[in-house]
Amino acid sequence: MENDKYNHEEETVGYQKIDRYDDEKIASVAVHYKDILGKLGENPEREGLLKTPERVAKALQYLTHGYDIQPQEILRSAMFKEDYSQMVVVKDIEVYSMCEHHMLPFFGKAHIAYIPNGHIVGLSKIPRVVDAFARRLQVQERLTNEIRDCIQETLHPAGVAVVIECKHLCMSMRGVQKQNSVTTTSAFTGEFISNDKTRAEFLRLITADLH
Ligand SMILES: Nc1nc2c(ncn2[C@@H]2O[C@H](COP(=O)(O)OP(=O)(O)OP(=O)(O)O)[C@@H](O)[C@H]2O)c(=O)[nH]1
Ligand SMILES: [Zn+2]
Repeated sequence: MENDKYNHEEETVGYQKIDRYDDEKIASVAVHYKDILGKLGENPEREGLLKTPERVAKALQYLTHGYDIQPQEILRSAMFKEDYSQMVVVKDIEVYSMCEHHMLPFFGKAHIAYIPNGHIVGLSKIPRVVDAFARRLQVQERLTNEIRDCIQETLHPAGVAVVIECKHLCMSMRGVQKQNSVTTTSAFTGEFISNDKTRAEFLRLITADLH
C-alpha cells in the first residue's frame, strides 16, 4: 500500500523540520563563539552581541541539519508503482550549502532527472533529497554525486542525471575574489551515460526556457 504514504508524510522519520533545537548542542557551540568573538577583537558583552553566540549556534545547527536526515527514507516514503518510462526532470531547485574548507556558503541551482523503471517518486522528495545533502559541510562535487547515488540506489531508475551550478562565497568575498564565476558539476548513471541522445535531451530541457 505504497500510496498510503502520501497521507502521513509529515510523520515519516526520513526528514525533520527544524522547529526545535538541541539545547545542549546549542549551549556547547555558543560557548566557543563567545570566545571567538573576543579573539576577533570584539566585546562579547556589548548589548548587540550578547545573544550572538547562541544565534550563531542555532544558525549552524540549521545549516547542517542534513546530518540528521536519511535521504533514502525520504524517497522510500513516496515511491509509487507506475508504468511511465519517460524522463522526469525537476529543474531550478535552489541549493544552499556550506563549503567544508572555509565554512562559507555556496548556493545556486540543481537540475535533476531520472528515467523511471517501474516506480516514480513524489516530486517534492527530490528537492528534499537535495536539501538533506546540501545542509551539511560539502564540496560541490560530492554533493552532486551523493544526490545521484541516493536516487539511483533507492529508486533503481534506468538512469539519473544531476547538474548543479553554484557560486561560492569563498571565491567571491575572500580569496581569489572572483565575483561572477559559477561552478558547474554533473553526475550521471545508466541511460544518461550510455545514450548520448538522452543526455542531450536532459541538457536541452534544463537550459530551455519553458515557462
Ligand atoms: N573542488 C572544490 N573546491 C572547493 C569547493 N569549495 C571551495 N573549494 C576550494 O577549496 C580550496 C581550498 O584550498 P586551500 O589552498 O587549502 O585554501 P585557501 O588557501 O583558503 O585557498 P584560496 O581560496 O585559493 O585562498 C580552494 O581552492 C577553494 O576554492 C568545492 O565545492 N569544490
Ligand atoms: Zn570555501
